[in-house]
Order: sequence, then structure tokens, then C-alpha cells
Amino acid sequence: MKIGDIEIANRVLLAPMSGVTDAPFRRLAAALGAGLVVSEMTASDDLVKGRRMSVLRCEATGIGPHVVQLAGCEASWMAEGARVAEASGADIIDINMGCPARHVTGGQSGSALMRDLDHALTLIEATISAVKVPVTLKMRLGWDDHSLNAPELARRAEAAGVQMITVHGRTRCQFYKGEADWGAVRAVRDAIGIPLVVNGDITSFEKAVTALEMSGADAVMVGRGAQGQPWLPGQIGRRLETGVAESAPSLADQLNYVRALYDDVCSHYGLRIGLRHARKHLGWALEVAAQCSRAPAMTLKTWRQKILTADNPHRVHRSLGDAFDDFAWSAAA
Ligand SMILES: Cc1cc2nc3c(=O)[nH]c(=O)nc-3n(C[C@H](O)[C@H](O)[C@H](O)COP(=O)(O)O)c2cc1C
Repeated sequence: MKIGDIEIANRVLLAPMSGVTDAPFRRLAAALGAGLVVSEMTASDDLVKGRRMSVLRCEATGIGPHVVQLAGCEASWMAEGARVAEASGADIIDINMGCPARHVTGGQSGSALMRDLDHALTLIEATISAVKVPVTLKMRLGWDDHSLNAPELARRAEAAGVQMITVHGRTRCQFYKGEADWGAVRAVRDAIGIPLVVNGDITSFEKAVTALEMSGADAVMVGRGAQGQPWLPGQIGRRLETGVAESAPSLADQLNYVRALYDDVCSHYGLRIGLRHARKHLGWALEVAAQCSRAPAMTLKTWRQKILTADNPHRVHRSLGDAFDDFAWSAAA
């Protein structure tokens, strides 16, 4: 699959997730084989103003094709944000028209743009005119069940020059409730000729295959399923290419991944902020490892408590090693 001239390694993308898919997590998921990884949403005006967290969100070292996702509600900020992102190394700019959060939609950004397609198009056109790199778009099925206008937005976006569309198979009013409707994404397939990506609730190879079949999409995007398992997009992507199933990484490999991620998070944000950001990744990694080893709930609870409250990287590394040893005992029992 290609986005403009950019070849994608396989058909499984890592979803943008604010507070989760920061540069360290994307680096790891990309190294473990994700076809493409997308930055957390960055407010275009904050990026232009050089706000530190926005600049950090666009960091790209070691990520491969670098996709920066921009959000905003004004054409001029979107255009300027896109220029800044391109100048700092973005290979692709993605526009967010899917975020359901009230603080985003209240500012007429994210999925609120699906309520005013004429305005949405002005943002898309401004972004495309501002940069040479391909521009892509992520959206939901519509605002609510009475306005399923993703096919119309997708068709107009393609006509304006957008080069790939991702659809999360829920409406904005669903937030994250219910199940993603992969079949409903087929109406977008019928409306456009550019690459289409289906998203929502894809947590396994089997679900990826079903989502591809039901939607007619070219690729899938995995979000929450990758929390604590940064290898998942790569594993599904390789299996779609080769048909060969892989088991979960060994506990020893999982320990190496979480340690590398922890160190990268601490150096990316600096120790003080990094320790805070690292906690959720540590928590998810421990949960996944405990599940893989069928460790008792109490063992997980004890290690979570110890590791998530530690504020010294040496102690965290040591405790991670001990926790994974414990999990290995459970697995062998
Ligand atoms: C914590 C969290 C943060 C998210 N942040 C973003 C974001 O920054 N940009 C975006 O387009 N979607 C964002 N999403 C939506 C995901 O990209 C994805 O569309 C959604 O989670 C459904 O996919 P999944 O079921 O595979 O998680 C976020 C979702 C979660 C759970």
C-alpha cells in the first residue's frame, strides 16, 4: 500500500492515541514491525507557537515514515501547523476529524468538523496547499446515527487531494461505547478510490481479517489493542503478508521491550515528567505479562503497587526484573 509515493511496510497501522502513542512508544512499535505509526493529535496552533509538549509530540527520530496528526478549527492555523510539521521532518500530515472529547469538539475541532463539511473542507484544502507531503484524514462514521456522512466527507476530501482515509467505525455520540461497525465503513469504500483504513476494536489477526472483509478497506489500524503489546500491529501485519501465526513474545523479550520503552520515555520527557508518563506503559506491560503467564491477581497487584510508585529508575529496572521472574515461575507452575 502507498500513500502518495510513500510505501507502507504492511497493512497494519498503529493508531494515534493521545497520552499513549508518544515518540518512544511509536519507535518501539515501528521497530517491532508496525506498518505505519501516527503521532498523538497535536493542536496546530500550539505547534506553531512552539509549545514544548506539542513539539515533543512531533519528534520523529527512528520512526520511519513520520506521520504528524494535526487538529484545529481554523484554516490558517492548520496550514501553518502543517508547514511547521513538514519543516520538522513529517513525511505525512494526518488531519483529525474523529476526536470525540468535549474539550475538542467544544472548540469545533475533531469530530465536530463532521457537522459542518464545508468548513471541514476549508481546513483540508488549506492543509494540502501548505505542504508538499501527502495529507491524510481520520474520521468517524458521522456525528450520530442520523448523520452518517463519512462517505460524503471522504469523497469530498479525495476530490480536494487527500491521499488516505481512516474511519473509526463508531459515531462521535457513541464515544467508545458499543462495538465498532466495520460493515458501515464499506459505504466509504464505495465512495472513494484512495487507500482506506478501517479502525475500531481490532485486537487480533482474526478481527483484522474480518474487518478487512466487511469494510473492503486496504488496511487496519490498531489502537487500544497495542497498549502493553507494542508488538501486536507488527505481528498482525506480518501474518497478513505471510499467513504465518506468531505466539506472544517470550517473557524475556517482553521484559526487554518494557525496559527499553521505560528508558526512552524517561529520556524523551526528562526524568521528572518521564516517570509520570512511563507509569501507564509499565502498568499495561505488567498486566499483559501477568496474563501471558497466568500469574495470580495478587502477584500482579503487588508488583503494580511496587513498580508504579517507585521514583528511581534503578529500582524500577530491578523490580521489573523480579516481577518478570515471578511471572516466569507462574508460567512454569
Ligand atoms: C487514550 C486514547 C487517545 C486517543 N487519542 C487520539 C488522537 O490523538 N487522535 C486520534 O485520531 N484518535 C485518537 N484516539 C482514537 C484512536 O485512534 C482509535 O480511533 C480508537 O481508539 C478506536 O480504535 P481501537 O478500538 O483500536 O482503540 C484515541 C483513543 C484513545 C483510547
